[in-house]
Amino acid sequence: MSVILAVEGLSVQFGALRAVQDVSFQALAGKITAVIGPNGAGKSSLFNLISGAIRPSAGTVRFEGREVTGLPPHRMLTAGLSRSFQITNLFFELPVRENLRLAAQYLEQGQGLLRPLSRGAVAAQRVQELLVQFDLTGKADEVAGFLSHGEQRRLEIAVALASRPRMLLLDEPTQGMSHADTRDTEVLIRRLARKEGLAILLVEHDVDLVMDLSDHVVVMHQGQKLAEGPPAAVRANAAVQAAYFGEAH
Ligand SMILES: Nc1ncnc2c1ncn2[C@@H]1O[C@H](COP(=O)(O)OP(=O)(O)OP(=O)(O)O)[C@@H](O)[C@H]1O
Repeated sequence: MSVILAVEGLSVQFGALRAVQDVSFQALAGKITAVIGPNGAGKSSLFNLISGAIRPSAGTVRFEGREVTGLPPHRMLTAGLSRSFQITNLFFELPVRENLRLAAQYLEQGQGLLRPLSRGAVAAQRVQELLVQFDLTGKADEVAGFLSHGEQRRLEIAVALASRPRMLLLDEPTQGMSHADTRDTEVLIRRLARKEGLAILLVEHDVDLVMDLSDHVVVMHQGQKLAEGPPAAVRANAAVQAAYFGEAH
């Protein structure tokens, strides 16, 4: 299995606070990697460093062997690395179809982003695929703001995948979801990795979900990597139990 994402010695400081300290790990192509840790452990900061939302004070991020450290999110997207935000990035006043179409415009390479939307045949085809794949066909003409919370989160993932990235970063994909929506999202994430070969990195609070879903788990604690490995090994790790499961339950 090939390494798609390699994080090496990543650090960031906010004033005196070392939110992420010298964190290294690798994610494999087509696999689900999760970052977990108690509140304030540095998960979101690590996610933001990897996705380019904030710049590291030290360390590198390599995607498919190419250094992408600190590139702004749109350049990450061009490289094939897409992210879905904890805070939604949907256009609530636009229909589902238009949200997808705007995101799929990336596929209209060389034709300019200002090209009239109706002429973007490649993007239009991608929108159709996504509507079917994400079970949103019946909602295509509804304004995104009127969708249920679960549907909005599903649409966000669809938007993040519109440009056909090879890796998807998910920040707490099931946050605020009902039990049923969480289960659906779990099935969806697994399908994207297993059937479509998408590499997925997720930051998630829900430990049971992470243990169920992930191929590889990275545990953060007080800004540092405490442990990593397959879910069962991480769960059995005494230091992890003391630092994380001990606090969480
Ligand atoms: N932009 C910022 N400026 C200052 N401090 C920050 C900033 N972002 C995060 N921090 C601090 O860095 C530490 C790590 O925060 P971070 O959000 O990365 O942790 P987390 O593991 O994602 O926590 P949570 O699970 O609560 O979201 C915390 O002490 C937080 O208060």
